[in-house]
Amino acid sequence: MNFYRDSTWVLEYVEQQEAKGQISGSLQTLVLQSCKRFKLKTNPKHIYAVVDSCWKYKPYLEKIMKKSGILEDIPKKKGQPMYQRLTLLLLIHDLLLSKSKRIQMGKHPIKSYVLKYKTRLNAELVKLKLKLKVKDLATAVDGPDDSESGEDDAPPVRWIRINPLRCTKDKPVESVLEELKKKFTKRVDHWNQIVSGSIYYDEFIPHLYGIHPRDKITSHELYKQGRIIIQDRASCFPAHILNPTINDVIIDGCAAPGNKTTHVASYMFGGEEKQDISHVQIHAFEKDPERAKILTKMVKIAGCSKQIDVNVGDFTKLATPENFPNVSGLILDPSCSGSGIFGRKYVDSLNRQRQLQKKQQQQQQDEEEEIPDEQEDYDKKEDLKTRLAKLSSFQFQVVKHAMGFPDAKRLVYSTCSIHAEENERVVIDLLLDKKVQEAGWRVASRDSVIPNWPRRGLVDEFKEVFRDTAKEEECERMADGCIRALPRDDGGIGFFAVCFERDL
Ligand SMILES: C[S@@+](CC[C@H](N)C(=O)[O-])C[C@H]1O[C@@H](n2cnc3c(N)ncnc32)[C@H](O)[C@@H]1O
Repeated sequence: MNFYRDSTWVLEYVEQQEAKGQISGSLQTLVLQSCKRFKLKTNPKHIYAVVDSCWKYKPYLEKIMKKSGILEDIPKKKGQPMYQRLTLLLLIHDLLLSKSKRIQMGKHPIKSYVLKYKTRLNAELVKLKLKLKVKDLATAVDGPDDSESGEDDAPPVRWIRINPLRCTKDKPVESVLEELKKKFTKRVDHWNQIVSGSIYYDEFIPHLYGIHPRDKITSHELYKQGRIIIQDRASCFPAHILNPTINDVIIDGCAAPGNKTTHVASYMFGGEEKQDISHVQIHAFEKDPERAKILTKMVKIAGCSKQIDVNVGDFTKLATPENFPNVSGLILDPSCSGSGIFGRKYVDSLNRQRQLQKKQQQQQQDEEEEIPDEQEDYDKKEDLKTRLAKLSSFQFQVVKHAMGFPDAKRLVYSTCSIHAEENERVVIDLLLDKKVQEAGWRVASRDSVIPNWPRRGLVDEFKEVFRDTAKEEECERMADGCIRALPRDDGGIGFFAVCFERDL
């Protein structure tokens, strides 16, 4: 039972993080984080295996549970249901979808309760498969022939950057590259040619390299010494776009775990002529105390503790323009839906599921049984809409606050979301805001925002709003100023970045 209890906590944590839009890493990272946080004794690898699979099949398992009636009959103790929904989901997952098709525990009342429903659960699974026209649910989730194509949900490349802050005259950046070349002997011309043992030199971000995700790097001395840092390519875009110098004072408003903060520091203090700066020039804010601890650790490993102060609390309250009058640039990477990171397959499977459901519903329009599913589909869409509306309003507030610093000339806003609601539409809402207009902020043009990156913002989003007030070229200029990256297709996570600038 301990295994299911621990896995329930982790699954609950993942669910909460997703609801709060605080998914800022892979599912694996989240699982490991929560295992540590709850001091769980169960092997995290085992928990990850079951949580990963449950998360993938969750929409289907919930449907099966609902239709089987298992949730309506849960015995109660002092008026409260004795078994949690997510524990039941985990047990049902193992019973219906695991290799052994068995619940992995001895005699226990919850096991007996689930087994009482075994026939109905199996019947609902069969009905669902028929409805989705698939042999097994894996096809519905992963798509047909996926196993043959060998594609999985892991990132296609592991990106590592050399950290100049940990390099010295005696051991310069070049010496780190020489070390890397010993392990990764073959240089390839494109990230999609990467195989185990090879290395790709990125064309967009200085000192960034792609290696095969299966090649272990975390046990390498360079990694342990903080000379190389694992960071997705798209996540390196904001610091590169901001391009701060040693004379800047920067705020990172949503900083943990600190990848972008330390990357910003590398632009400011990692130049050839390193100066011994021992005063703070980067102010990092993080409202989650646990994540702030990780941020502090990362800053230390990266070798920039003297130049970065970590402030624990809400950026929009703690960082007032009066307290930071000389801030010249900001990085804003607030919590988002994480739809660019959180398993492309998961997003694809949801879309595929919706399409299949729609098709099915059309075919069976007249059957009364389908009406509740239509309602369910509608509810899910509404849920996503409500969530995105909440997130985008928060993102808007964070960036608008950042735009109030009197000396700020350039700020970069980014998300790891694929949804226009959190990306172009937040940009548009800001441009429509009177105070933002009065302060003189505009979208920076492509020429200062990684011009050679081919995938840009969605121009139709701008045209839809500004059609009457702005010329077509201005809409194109603004969309061109934005950067997008698609999950997997562009060699990493899904991402969005935009730079605002003004003349002072
Ligand atoms: C997407 S993550 C940032 C990732 C980070 N920029 C990096 O590259 O490593 C968003 C972070 O913002 C924090 N956050 C959200 N709202 C905040 C606020 N109002 N003030 C400060 N931090 C906030 C969240 O707790 C979370 O750690």
